[in-house]
Amino acid sequence: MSHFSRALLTLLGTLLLCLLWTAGAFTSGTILPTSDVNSLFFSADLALTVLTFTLLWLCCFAPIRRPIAVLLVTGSGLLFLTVWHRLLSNLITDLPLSMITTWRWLPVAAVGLITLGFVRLIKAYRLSRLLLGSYRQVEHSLSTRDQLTQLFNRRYFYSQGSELLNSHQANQQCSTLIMLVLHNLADINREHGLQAGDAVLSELGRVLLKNTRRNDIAARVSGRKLAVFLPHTDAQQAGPLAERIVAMLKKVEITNDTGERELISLRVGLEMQQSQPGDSLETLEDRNRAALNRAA
Ligand SMILES: Nc1nc2c(ncn2[C@@H]2O[C@H](COP(=O)(O)OP(=O)(O)OP(=O)(O)O)[C@@H](O)[C@H]2O)c(=O)[nH]1
Repeated sequence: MSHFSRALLTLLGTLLLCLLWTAGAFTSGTILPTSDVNSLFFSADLALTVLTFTLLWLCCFAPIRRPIAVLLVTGSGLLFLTVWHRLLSNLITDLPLSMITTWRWLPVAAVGLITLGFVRLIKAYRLSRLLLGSYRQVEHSLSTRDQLTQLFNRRYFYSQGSELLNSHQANQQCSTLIMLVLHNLADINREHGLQAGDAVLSELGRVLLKNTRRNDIAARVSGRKLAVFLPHTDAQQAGPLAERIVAMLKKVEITNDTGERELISLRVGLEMQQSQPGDSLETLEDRNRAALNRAA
């Protein structure tokens, strides 16, 4: 049964119960003359009845999980029936089941169920917000980061890096692009296994992420090439970072395919280029690649 049909059936069932109850009340009770009806109380109870019915209607049709919906619908249904009974007691005396109006536990239980339902609803809402937040984070990471090194991917590097470079060029500020190539990655794969090659790449990523600033863009631009775009930084300022990276990347300890710890020597080439007026990120990268090829 669909959610809509279930909600409609619940509402119709409740209304039928009210109708039977009212018919029973009018046949077995004593109808008060109009002059004895307190119109103020009657109007207040009528407003309450409409309010509780609206609450019941909302709870029935709200797209919420079944256990929470059961709590809210039961609570608001009981509340509605209690208020309906109160409304009838304005018109009829000697109502059947008149103890309902005196049984305080019924509205208390109804309000309790509704409160419990709302508390669970708020918790479920918070949880879903949390899940949605982490889902978005994962989605963002998958679309912008290289999953092996956790560095930004080539697409992000070009879109963000170009934007930053252009805005700094417009303000006559220079930026620097550092490029690294892991010359012996193929040898590492051959001698120690692909898992070792992956571990080395991920260690490289860790070192770059640890040593760069929030606004820098450290990325994996191809299989064995990494880049760090340093906005608003000249080559002289970038020098210490480049030296630090080279020093840290002479040897790395990794776990090989057989699960043993192993110290691996790296052959890392590093070049950097400071942007000149009119440079694009591609021209900066080309100059770096050429320098890396010459040095290899
Ligand atoms: N373990 C491992 N090795 C990789 C990975 N990506 C590339 N390699 C190895 O690195 C070597 C060079 O890979 P390429 O994809 O050609 O790297 P590149 O940066 O494009 O290098 P160039 O072709 O010189 O520009 C190959 O032997 C690959 O097997 C990787 O994700 N993991």
